[in-house]
Amino acid sequence: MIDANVLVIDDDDDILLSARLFLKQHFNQVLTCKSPKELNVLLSRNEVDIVLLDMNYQKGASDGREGLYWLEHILSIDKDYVVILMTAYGNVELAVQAIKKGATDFILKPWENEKLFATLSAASKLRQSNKKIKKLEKIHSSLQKDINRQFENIVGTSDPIRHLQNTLIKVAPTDANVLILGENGTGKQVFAYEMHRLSTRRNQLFMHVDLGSLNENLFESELFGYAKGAFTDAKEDKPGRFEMAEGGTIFLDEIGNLSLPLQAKLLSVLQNRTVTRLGESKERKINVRLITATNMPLNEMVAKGTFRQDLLFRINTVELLLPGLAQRGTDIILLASHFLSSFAGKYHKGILRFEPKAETTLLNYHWPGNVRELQHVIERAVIMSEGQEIVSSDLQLMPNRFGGNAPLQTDMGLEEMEKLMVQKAIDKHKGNISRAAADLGLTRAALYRRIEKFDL
Ligand SMILES: Nc1ncnc2c1ncn2[C@@H]1O[C@H](COP(=O)(O)OP(=O)(O)OP(=O)(O)O)[C@@H](O)[C@H]1O
Repeated sequence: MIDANVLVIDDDDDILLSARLFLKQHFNQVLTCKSPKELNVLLSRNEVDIVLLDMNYQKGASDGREGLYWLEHILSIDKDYVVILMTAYGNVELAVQAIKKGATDFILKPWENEKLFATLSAASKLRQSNKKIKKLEKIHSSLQKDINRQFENIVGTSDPIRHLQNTLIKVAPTDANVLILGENGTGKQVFAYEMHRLSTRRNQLFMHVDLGSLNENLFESELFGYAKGAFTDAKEDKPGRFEMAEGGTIFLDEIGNLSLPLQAKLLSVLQNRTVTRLGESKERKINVRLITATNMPLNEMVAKGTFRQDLLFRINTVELLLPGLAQRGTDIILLASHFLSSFAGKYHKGILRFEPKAETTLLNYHWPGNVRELQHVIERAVIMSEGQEIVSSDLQLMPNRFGGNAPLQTDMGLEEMEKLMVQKAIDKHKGNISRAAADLGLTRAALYRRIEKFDL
């Protein structure tokens, strides 16, 4: 029994009866009707997969025009209906016309039961795969939305960020290859995604590949895919990331970490715009937008011979250089407030703002880990804070002139050194005062006095 519902429309009662008697033996449900005028009601009340439609209804009509009209009508309700037309012998031209208009197949009247069954069972397979594709498309688009939700919008209004955003707007709609340079945590991935979001490929996949995590063996199978049997574990054919990103954007992160042999392989794919799966010889065309990023000095690496100049030229049609967070002025406060509201929500804390001194501390710090470090600092502060405000000591930051984690400097005053040591001990013990005091050889009370004195 085939799991499909068939609707037969013909003005001839005998045909309806014989179709019903035969098809009932093979299909889930068989509906019949004499006039296509009943179509709307029937299709809205029943789950119909296949429509078997006669071409002529009015007395004496034989040109099939009615059939073509109703075919279009059915497909306008849902273009995925599978419609099979019944036509008289010698009317092949009409059948061709119908197929052009979207009919799946046609069958000659009077039919042979075997032929009718073969046509309808092929049609039901088509209908099943259409349904599957529709379902997968829905899953794909909701997964895509979930993936996109993970990305932050770019926060920042400082001159360098505004300038970069203008460049993004100009470059995103083109298919130009873009290289994003910047220290760790400056937001290279955020900018890469924004480029995708502003491009015409926005509804397709944004595929992030961390090249730094792919060793020599994995590189080709991950990026280019493989055929079944290409190596011991290749149990089935698998497309690579380039193929999977078809129509979308591929973001190759940490491109500066690629070895010279892998650089050569990547270059050849970018030049030919084709990939060949491991274990195959067939070349497959790729249509992806390329964005790359690194925190490494590619120009210096070219001079030293550790990065191929021809690969650099291929990837850097447009170059974006992201400034370190310390160069972004009051963006630090904008970003901090943005993270504050998101972590306050996450940890169910009613914290609303930074006290002014905390803002000064944020502005004075040198942010070696850039935006990512700021994000962690604010998360920790939200967890540690007790009131409605984040105070400076919640941030657990050394002001800039102490050089963060730098060793003690000899030009520091005694007081500064003492403050630094107290702060370090508190950091080391993650705010546990008893342990920090023990480490410093102080009583808890003595440590509290110093915390108050230094306003930590
Ligand atoms: N301008 C920004 N606005 C909002 N969030 C940002 C911004 N820049 C960075 N972030 C956030 O900071 C974190 C680090 O950003 P991202 O991963 O894009 O940096 P990266 O330069 O790619 O880092 P790495 O070089 O270590 O891979 C992320 O959580 C990101 O959402």
